[in-house]
Amino acid sequence: MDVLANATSFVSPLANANSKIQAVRASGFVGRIVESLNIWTVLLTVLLILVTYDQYSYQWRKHGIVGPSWKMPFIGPFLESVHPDFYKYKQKWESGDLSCVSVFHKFVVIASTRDMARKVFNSPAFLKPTVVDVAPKLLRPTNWVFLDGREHVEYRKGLNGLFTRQALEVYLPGQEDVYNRYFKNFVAMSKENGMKPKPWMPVFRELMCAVSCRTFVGHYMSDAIVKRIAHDYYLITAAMELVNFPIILPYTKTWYGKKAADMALDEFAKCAAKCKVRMAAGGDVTCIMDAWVKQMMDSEKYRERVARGETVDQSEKPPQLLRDFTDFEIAQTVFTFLFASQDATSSACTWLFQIMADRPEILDKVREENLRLRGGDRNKPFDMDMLEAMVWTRAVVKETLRYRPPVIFVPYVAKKDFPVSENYTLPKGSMIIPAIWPATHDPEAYPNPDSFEPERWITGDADKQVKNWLVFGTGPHYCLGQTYAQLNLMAMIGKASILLDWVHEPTPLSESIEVFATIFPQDHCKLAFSERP
Ligand code: HEM
Repeated sequence: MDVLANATSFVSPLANANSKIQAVRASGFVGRIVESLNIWTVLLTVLLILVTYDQYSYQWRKHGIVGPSWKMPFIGPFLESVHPDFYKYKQKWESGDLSCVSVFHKFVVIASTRDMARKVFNSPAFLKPTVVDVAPKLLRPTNWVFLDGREHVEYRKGLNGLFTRQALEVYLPGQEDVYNRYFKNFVAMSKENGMKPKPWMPVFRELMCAVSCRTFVGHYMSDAIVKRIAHDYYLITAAMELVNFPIILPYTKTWYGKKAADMALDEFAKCAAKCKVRMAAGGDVTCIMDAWVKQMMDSEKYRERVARGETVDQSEKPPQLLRDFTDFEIAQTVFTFLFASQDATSSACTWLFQIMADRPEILDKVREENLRLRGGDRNKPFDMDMLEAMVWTRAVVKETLRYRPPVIFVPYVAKKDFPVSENYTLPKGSMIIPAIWPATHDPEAYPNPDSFEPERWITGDADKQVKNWLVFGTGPHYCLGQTYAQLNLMAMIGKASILLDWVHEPTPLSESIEVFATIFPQDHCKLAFSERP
């Protein structure tokens, strides 16, 4: 009967399936869950899984080192990274040799001790420098600073010739010229302001940009463009947060930063085109761009002679054979010099003027030395021999850089798992940031580290602490401009000491530190300048 019924009645397979589902839905625990499913519960479940994964991944990468016991879901301390607080960083350095945070998807370890920091700087097989997220967009991904290993070493070799003693000497008159102009402006601006001290940090930033541009591209760039780059450079620094939103959205900080960077690149490319024409016509070297283009031209001439079958004496072979670089490639590289120097030198310059104003007895020694080395003629231009003979001025610059190291951290990223210590291995892809401040404030290397004592550089004690001198990094990426930067700061403060008087209006924030890529006094250093009688 049943068989017959089944055979004679038509039952739709779909209907059949539906009724089976109904049957499953209606019965059992799973059925009840499936029945209660809706879009919100699905979303909530996915969210819970992601939060758990985010938390688990943080705990797994952190295991064994100091750091918050849990991570704010997904974003972590993102807001803190947007508004960096020096004193929170300091707490981190003091919390342990290795400590960590996780912002968005980035896991970041901070290496606080001198030896840990040195290990980071000196482990190129495991680590490479990584500038903040937005940097490849500003500098362009093809920029040399993103090269690694052999390629980086080779490229850098081609730039070394631009920073030798002989090369640096050639750039000095340009720097002297900028200081003469700006110091006159300092006096005029203070007079206009009724000699009332006002924050001078923005003016110092412009001064440093002008000195850099003159050193890098000589007279190929007009003063108006230098001012514009100095002004817009704020937007570049402001865009440089540790972690940014991955896409550049219009009217955001990164958008303004990119526009400013594009403008600077464009201007440097125009300079390169002018430089090539001038150098081809036999122009003399007055700036870094000239020196570089001349090396390219000398290399080309050498290659042509060899190709013609001439026997060229080794002494005529350029020290470094360079290929030709396009205007845009030259612009990209010169832009990295500005990028590396602008914030750091502005920070050092601001602290230097503030510290000297607050310690007139030390400034007097700098002044005495600078007058003496000029044979009493304060208008005598500086030269390399004079700068190298400065003992006090050098000590003051060195101590400023130790006491207030402009760059407090340099982010590196792990190319593969990196055994930082016996107990901790940094997982591939994570960031590690060697801290510089603890090394320059180590009481064993520099007794009384929170006191400004240039004498330690005169006795030679501080110079012996080579391992702690991490102000310019160390290892394969150590600062290319370190000699230039220090000589330039010496030339500046030495010249200022004999031409200018300046008063500092201390405020409760003068000794507090603000982090704006590098470090500055929180009140931005309130000064007024007058001409020295
Ligand atoms: C007081 C001023 C300066 C300070 C404190 C400073 C500090 C630093 C530090 C800490 C690094 C990273 C080093 C590392 O990873 O081991 C660096 C790299 C660099 N600096 Fe400086 N710097 C200063 C001025 C300059 C100037 C004036 C220039 C250019 C003319 C310059 C060009 C560079 C370049 C090109 C790099 C990257 C080198 C590479 O990756 O091979 N810096 N600097």
